[in-house]
Amino acid sequence: MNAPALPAPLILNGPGDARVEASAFGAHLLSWHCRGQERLYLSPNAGFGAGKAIRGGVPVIFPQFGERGDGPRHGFARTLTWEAESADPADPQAARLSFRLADREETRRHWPHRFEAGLDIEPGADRLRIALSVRNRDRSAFEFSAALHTYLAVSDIATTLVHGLEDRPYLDSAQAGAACPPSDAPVRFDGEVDRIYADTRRPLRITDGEQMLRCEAEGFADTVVWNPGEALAAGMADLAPGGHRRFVCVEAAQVLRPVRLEPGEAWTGAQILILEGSAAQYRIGG
Ligand SMILES: O=P(O)(O)OC[C@H]1O[C@H](O)[C@H](O)[C@@H](O)[C@@H]1O
Repeated sequence: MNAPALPAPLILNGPGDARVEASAFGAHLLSWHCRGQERLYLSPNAGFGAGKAIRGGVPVIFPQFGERGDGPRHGFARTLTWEAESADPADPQAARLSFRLADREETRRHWPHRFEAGLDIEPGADRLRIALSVRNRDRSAFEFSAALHTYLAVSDIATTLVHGLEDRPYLDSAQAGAACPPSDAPVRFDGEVDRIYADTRRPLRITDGEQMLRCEAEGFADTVVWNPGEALAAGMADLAPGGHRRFVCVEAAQVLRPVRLEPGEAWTGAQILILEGSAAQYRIGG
């Protein structure tokens, strides 16, 4: 039996040549075109079947990260269809795509709480803001983890560096969560990299040849950096051969200390991606 068809993606033009494309399935940002180029990686082999997370773009991770919980891996939000809210097409400066997800039988089966989540995608002339909000609609407090699992497009993972985490210790998920001291160098990728950095409230910079992207977060305390490397990628059916070379995941995350919301309270976490000039100034130490 074929999987049911997914809703058609929504497309929104922002200022300048900015353009985003998102699916209500998972409130999943599929494409961010800005300043002449696609800035996100979407696997050509991504499965678009119901129940299967899309490989690439920006998966929304909620209410659990990875296997840290009893529910579906990385939470149910990325494999449920959200409700799309209409945007004002007349004002490109206020361009926004919005999605809403409220608890329903499928969510309560995994996570017995009443909530309302929202995802807002705002493309600017040289930037993109993605904001996830969660409100407690229940009569008791609940806790959750969340992340924006952004797949940034890079021309070659071998020359990609993530700057700004040099002095931070991290948990190495590629080594069963081993606690590691600061690496004193930008993160480079010559095999599997899967790290959780705690309390990274500062701008990060991702350099890829001459391109440089600044990555900021609001509300999210942690950063996850992931690339599967060649060996793991070879076993991933939804990545094309060599596909791992074309992206780096830099995830705004709240993993190590879950968010606790009392009844009626709300939380918002955002990732802001900003295109910057030349990468040359960040070569030192790289
Ligand atoms: O394959 P997925 O369920 O989408 O997970 C993809 C990756 O997500 C995060 O970055 C985790 O830290 C990785 O351990 C995981 O492999």
